[in-house]
Amino acid sequence: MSEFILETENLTKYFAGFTAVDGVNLGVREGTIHALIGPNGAGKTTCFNLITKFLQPSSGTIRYAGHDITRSTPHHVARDGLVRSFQISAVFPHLTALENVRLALQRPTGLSFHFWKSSRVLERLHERAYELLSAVGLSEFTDTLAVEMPYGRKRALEIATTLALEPKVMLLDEPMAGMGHEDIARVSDLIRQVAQNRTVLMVEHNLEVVANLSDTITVLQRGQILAEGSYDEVSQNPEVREAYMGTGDEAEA
Ligand SMILES: Nc1ncnc2c1ncn2[C@@H]1O[C@H](COP(=O)(O)OP(=O)(O)OP(=O)(O)O)[C@@H](O)[C@H]1O
Repeated sequence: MSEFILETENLTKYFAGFTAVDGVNLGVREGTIHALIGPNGAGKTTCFNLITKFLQPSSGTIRYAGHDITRSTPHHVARDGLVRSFQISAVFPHLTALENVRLALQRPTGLSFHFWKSSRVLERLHERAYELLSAVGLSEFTDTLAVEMPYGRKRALEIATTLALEPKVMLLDEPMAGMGHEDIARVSDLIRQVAQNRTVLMVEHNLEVVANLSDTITVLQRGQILAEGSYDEVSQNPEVREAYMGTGDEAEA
């Protein structure tokens, strides 16, 4: 058994003659928060899309929990616990926070509609939805329509709907995008909390967030891994400083 819950070997993706991801060997350890960073166009999103099966690799392999998932579908890998956080648009704006979470809870079972008519099951579903809302600090927003929630709270709701699928590995695509300081602090706490009993892999541009949250950071550049390690290690790496963070003191940018 590998020491990694998720790993890629020589992962490669060509787009019409252009190599967006080029022989990437990524290893994500169970129970860690792992960040994928790099300049614009480095291949982070493509890597993410390959791992979550939204794109098929041109070559290479992806293994999750000891299984080769290179040819799996997003649905299959999600069912097995490798779950990508929904984009914010996938939260239904005109449903309440509670309804959004309940809907997410109903999704993975594949059980018939009639099953949900059983009052005992509905009660249990309700209970779990409340638990999840409370876990992400949204108890007071239970009956608020998603469209009326502040941006940072919407992202928390998105995380709650992802947690409903009981991920073992949660993939977050720029969780802090578009957020102000207060929301960043709140969502950072939330990520740390949800990572206590699962693995998190995230693409994130905000280096302060990456420094605060990540156990391991992989730096991509032009589709290849440039460096990997703790924040201290990668931020000291001269190649990283030159290629990504700038050479001088602006490394904290
Ligand atoms: N569907 C596609 N067709 C052609 N080229 C693509 C496609 N998707 C991505 N690319 C190219 O692959 C390269 C890597 O893009 P990708 O979006 O993975 O980078 P990124 O590191 O996520 O960048 P950013 O930080 O800007 O989101 C870019 O040059 C991009 O233009």
